[in-house]
Amino acid sequence: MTRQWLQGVALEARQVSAMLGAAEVLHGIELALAAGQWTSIVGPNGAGKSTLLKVLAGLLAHRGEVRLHGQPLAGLGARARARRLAWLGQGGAGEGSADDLMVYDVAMLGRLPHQRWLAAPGPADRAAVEQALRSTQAWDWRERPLGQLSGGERQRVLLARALAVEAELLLMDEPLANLDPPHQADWIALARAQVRQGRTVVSVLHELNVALAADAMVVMAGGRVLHHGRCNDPATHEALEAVFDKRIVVHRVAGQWIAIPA
Ligand SMILES: Nc1ncnc2c1ncn2[C@@H]1O[C@H](COP(=O)(O)OP(=O)(O)OP(=O)(O)O)[C@@H](O)[C@H]1O
Repeated sequence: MTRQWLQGVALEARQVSAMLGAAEVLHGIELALAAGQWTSIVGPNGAGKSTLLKVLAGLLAHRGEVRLHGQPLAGLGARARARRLAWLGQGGAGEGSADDLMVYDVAMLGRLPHQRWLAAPGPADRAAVEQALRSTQAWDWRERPLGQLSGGERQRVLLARALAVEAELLLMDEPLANLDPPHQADWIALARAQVRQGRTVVSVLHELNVALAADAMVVMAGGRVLHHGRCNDPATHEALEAVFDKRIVVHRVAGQWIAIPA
């Protein structure tokens, strides 16, 4: 499903299906995500967005194939994959065991794929962690335990951990969870900055106005991709309105596409 506007493909799903428990929740997904762009994945609750993102990150068993720049993802070693694909999970789920760790050390976990076994972090690791923590305004908490932070503060630390990987691809599941409006705006600027540096950003988002600020949008429902197009394409707006039962309408306001209640 390579499209004309795709300059290069970073991640590709070929006939991907996935089971959760006894249920098939992704059905024959065919998708090619543009390299060096920001793609948002949207759709109603239960559409399969998080499941698709996990499959694309190589975190969930599936049928079919995922390719990273044309190479089968399954053929990459775990470390190589972790260096190339940074992951920010939903609401920091599964991060409970990190609660006692200092914020600085949590962000340093993002450098593990770059470090030799049991080796101390080097100057490049420390520089990447400082830059990442500063970019999410989390540097001032570096000596605080993660467990003592608010939901939004914690999210910014986990975002810094993902940025510290300095991976070519950033996959983020609801990265705006718990972020206040200024930090949501900062997140958009961050995503854009990553793209300017040549990286690829893929984010599952419920905030449609933020999702519409991306370069491209994947609209999902019922475990299938219903539409994949540019965020400024009227066909994308139609698909978005349709998947939410025409309860929203997309308008151009002050130079931006926004979704408002119909
Ligand atoms: N363990 C499980 N067993 C069976 N079905 C599951 C299991 N976990 C999730 N599901 C189902 O899989 C489907 C896809 O879930 P997924 O979390 O990918 O959706 P989503 O689009 O990310 O939803 P949301 O917007 O609510 O986060 C849902 O219908 C969900 O009920």
